[in-house]
Amino acid sequence: MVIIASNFKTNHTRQSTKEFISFINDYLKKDSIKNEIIVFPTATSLDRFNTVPNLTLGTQNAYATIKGSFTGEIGTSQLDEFGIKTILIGHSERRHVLGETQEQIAEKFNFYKELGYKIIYCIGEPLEVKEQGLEKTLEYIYEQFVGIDTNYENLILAYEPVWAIGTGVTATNEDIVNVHNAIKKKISKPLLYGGSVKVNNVKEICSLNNVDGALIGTASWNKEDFIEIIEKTKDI
Ligand SMILES: O=C(CO)COP(=O)(O)O
Repeated sequence: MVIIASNFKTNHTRQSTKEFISFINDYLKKDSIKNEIIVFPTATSLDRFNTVPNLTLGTQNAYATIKGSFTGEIGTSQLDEFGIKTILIGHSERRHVLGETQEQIAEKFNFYKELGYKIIYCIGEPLEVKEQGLEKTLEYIYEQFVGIDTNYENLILAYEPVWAIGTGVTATNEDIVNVHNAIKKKISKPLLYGGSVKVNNVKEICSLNNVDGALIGTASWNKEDFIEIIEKTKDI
C-alpha cells in the first residue's frame, strides 16, 4: 500500500481547496480506497474537514512555536484550531528559495517531533551535485539529516531531487532506485519520491524497489488528475 501526498504549494484558494477535499473524499469513500492520502493546502486554506480516516490534511510549513511574535508565520495554536497534526519539513523550496538552514530545519523538526506530529521530511540534491555522481549526491543528502532523529516513529521521508521539481524532468528509475536503496539501508522509514511525478509515470515509479509512494506538486493540483493518480496506484 503506497502513500500518495499532494503539495499544493501556493496554489488553490480556500474555496477551491474545500471543493478539492470534498471531491477526493467522496471518491475514497465510494471506491473504498485504502491508500494513505495526505494533502498539504496553503495555510490560509486549512480547516476542519470531515474526511475518511485515510485522508489527512497537513501544513506545508509552520514555525517552531505555539504562538508569539513571528510575523508571517503560524504556530501550533493556529494548527490546533483545525486539528492539524501533520507537517512537511525540509522542502527544497523552503531550503533554497526561502533560505531555511539545516539548523533551523532541525529545530523545527525537533519541536514538532516533541509534539508527536507526523513529519514528512524532504531531502534532495541540486543539479550541480547530481552531476558529480551518486557518492557526492548521497553525501549531500546525508548532510540534510544532521540534527534529525531518523528513528522518530512518525517520520516519513521524501526524496525530491531539486532538479526534478516543477521542471517536467523526472529522475530516471535508476536514479531513484540508487538513492532510495542507499537511504533505506541506513534509515528504515517509508520513503516517497517527488519531482515531476505525473499521471502517466506514477504507477511505474511507485512500483520501484524501496519506493513507498509519491509526493506530488503540479500534477496533483487538478482534482480529476489526482484521482487518476490514486486510482493508478491503489493496488500497489
Ligand atoms: O515539490 C514537489 C512536491 O513537494 C514536486 O513538485 P512537482 O510535482 O511539481 O515536480
